[in-house]
Amino acid sequence: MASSNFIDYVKICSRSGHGGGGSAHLHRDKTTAKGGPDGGDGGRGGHIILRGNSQLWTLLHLQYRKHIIAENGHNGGPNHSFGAQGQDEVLEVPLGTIARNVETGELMCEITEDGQEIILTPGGRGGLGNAHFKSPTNQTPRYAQPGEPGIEEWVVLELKLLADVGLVGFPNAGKSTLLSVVSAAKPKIANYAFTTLEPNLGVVAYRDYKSFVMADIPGIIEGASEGKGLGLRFLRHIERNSMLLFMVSCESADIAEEYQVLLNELKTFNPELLDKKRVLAITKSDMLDEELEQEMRATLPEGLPAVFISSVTGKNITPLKDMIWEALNS
Ligand SMILES: Nc1nc2c(ncn2[C@@H]2O[C@H](COP(=O)(O)OP(=O)(O)OP(=O)(O)O)[C@@H](O)[C@H]2O)c(=O)[nH]1
Repeated sequence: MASSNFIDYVKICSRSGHGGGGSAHLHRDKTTAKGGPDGGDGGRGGHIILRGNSQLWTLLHLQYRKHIIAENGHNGGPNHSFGAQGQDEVLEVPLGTIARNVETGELMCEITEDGQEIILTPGGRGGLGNAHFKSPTNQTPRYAQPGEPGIEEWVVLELKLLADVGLVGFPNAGKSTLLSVVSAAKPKIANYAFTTLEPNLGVVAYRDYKSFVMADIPGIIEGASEGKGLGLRFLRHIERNSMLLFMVSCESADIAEEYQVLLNELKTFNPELLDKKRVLAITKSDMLDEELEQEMRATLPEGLPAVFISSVTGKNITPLKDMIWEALNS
């Protein structure tokens, strides 16, 4: 996947269908010269619908579809026949897509689940046929409602940072370096409204053309959950990641302790983050000899898969990807 394949922002003109007009027909047949009203209702205009698709990672497929237009509803007809509904236009979007009205800046909706459908721009209602307007004083109404017009609006679709794997570690743990080593693409991230620094996102190619998205969330510092430093803002981003890769440098005086501090930060911010699968990578292990590594191994926190890696020499990078893949798919 090339970096140009990552599109996280598109502006579209979303136009729903007009409702079909109701019919003002009066019943006529061989035996009835002047029958009652039998005009059917018009059909609803097509909606523009967003549908979540967990297999999509970008908005690329919408980049050249500036105008999204749903079909108009059909008019009602004689003999109470209803006009057909205009066909809805469904746009498949990645999870984490938010839609904003360009003019007002208003947040219209957010797609968070696979298969979730939200009407972005509703189609116009169909008009009622004259059959509805029959009354004791007017047995043969000759009017029917027109269909409601559709809506045309400019909408921005934006992909919030979203990743399979969130990197969690103190500054200098080696997060950016790992990302640059494992990722096939280094997409440019748009400036999100809620951040000033750009989190780094990479698409990691895995065996058999599979891939996952890894996000380097700029360094969490101790006390981040209390609002110190920039940490808090970035913690928000990892709420969505489906697993967390903890990264602690082998230079750390106490790996288990450092891991615990990171864990506490996450917990204070949002305890649900602890429900995510975790893997621990001890970084820069090219600086260790075999003996030292053995010693450290005995001090690692229990209960989570851990691996000594080096982004510089490539040591254990493939086993790390395997562990991540397993955590994502178990
Ligand atoms: N020896 C060695 N050095 C590494 C390795 N990975 C990263 N480094 C060095 O560690 C330093 C920090 O690495 P970064 O990747 O920038 O760390 P980071 O976690 O992204 O840091 P922030 O962006 O500040 O959060 C750099 O000087 C890297 O060259 C490694 O595998 N081995």
